[in-house]
Amino acid sequence: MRTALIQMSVAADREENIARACAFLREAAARDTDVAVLPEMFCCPYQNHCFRPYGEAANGPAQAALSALAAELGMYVVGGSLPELSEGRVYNTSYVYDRQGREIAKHRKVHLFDIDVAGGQRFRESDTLSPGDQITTFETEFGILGLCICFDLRFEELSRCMCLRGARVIFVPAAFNMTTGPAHWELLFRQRAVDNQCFFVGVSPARDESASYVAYGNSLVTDPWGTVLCRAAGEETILYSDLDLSRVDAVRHQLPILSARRTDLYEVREK
Ligand SMILES: NC(=O)CC(=O)C(=O)O
Repeated sequence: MRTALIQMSVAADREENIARACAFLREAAARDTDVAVLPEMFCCPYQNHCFRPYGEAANGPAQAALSALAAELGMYVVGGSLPELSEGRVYNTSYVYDRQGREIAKHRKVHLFDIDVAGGQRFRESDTLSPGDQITTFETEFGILGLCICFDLRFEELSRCMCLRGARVIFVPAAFNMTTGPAHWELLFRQRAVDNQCFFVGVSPARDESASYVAYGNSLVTDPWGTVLCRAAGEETILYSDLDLSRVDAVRHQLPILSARRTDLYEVREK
């Protein structure tokens, strides 16, 4: 499964961002990509005061553009995330389109990013955003795949639930920052991959030192052994990674963690 990680710059102009994402998607399709992944808030600066004005309702312009392009290019598109407007609320939402342009998954960020690190990053998504209440997986010809957004990655139960549903690859549009990124980004992706013995694909916006929220970049893929298969730096780029999904079965067979769980003693289960 060829995956393209589109680590794009996010500008102040929403239409420019959508056009930029589309140009990158075309570039990825020209390299025979099966699944192209955009970053968290790919068409909106990551700032609380931007989320509502940059937001769109169901079938809004960014969603329409991604769906049309997925159909035209015959490629799955994991549409990063964008501010979704629904019933007066704003959600941080990721849409997935199949090769026919059909919306096959929609994930609203479940864990809102509210942190206040002494001398470092402060952010309160809950000032403007509402949380989702669903765990998101979807079916493809590659099997079941999972989806969560950025801060969701920190909550191991969520990844485990997707894994127990059968997800072999978990996509994570994300925007860590210059406080938490160097400390936790790679660690978390490797840890989730080793724990669940599946692939994790993290895609960030490119770093913009002049932005009020500076994204870490470092988009990456970790495999079921915890190896980092590819990793960007801060710049705008596309990374390509061919995921050999048979590695999931091989690692689970050789190191039987999931099957050796003592579910008579403890359990992670969906509500
Ligand atoms: N931006 C996020 O949602 C999460 C993040 O930056 C972190 O967990 O660190």
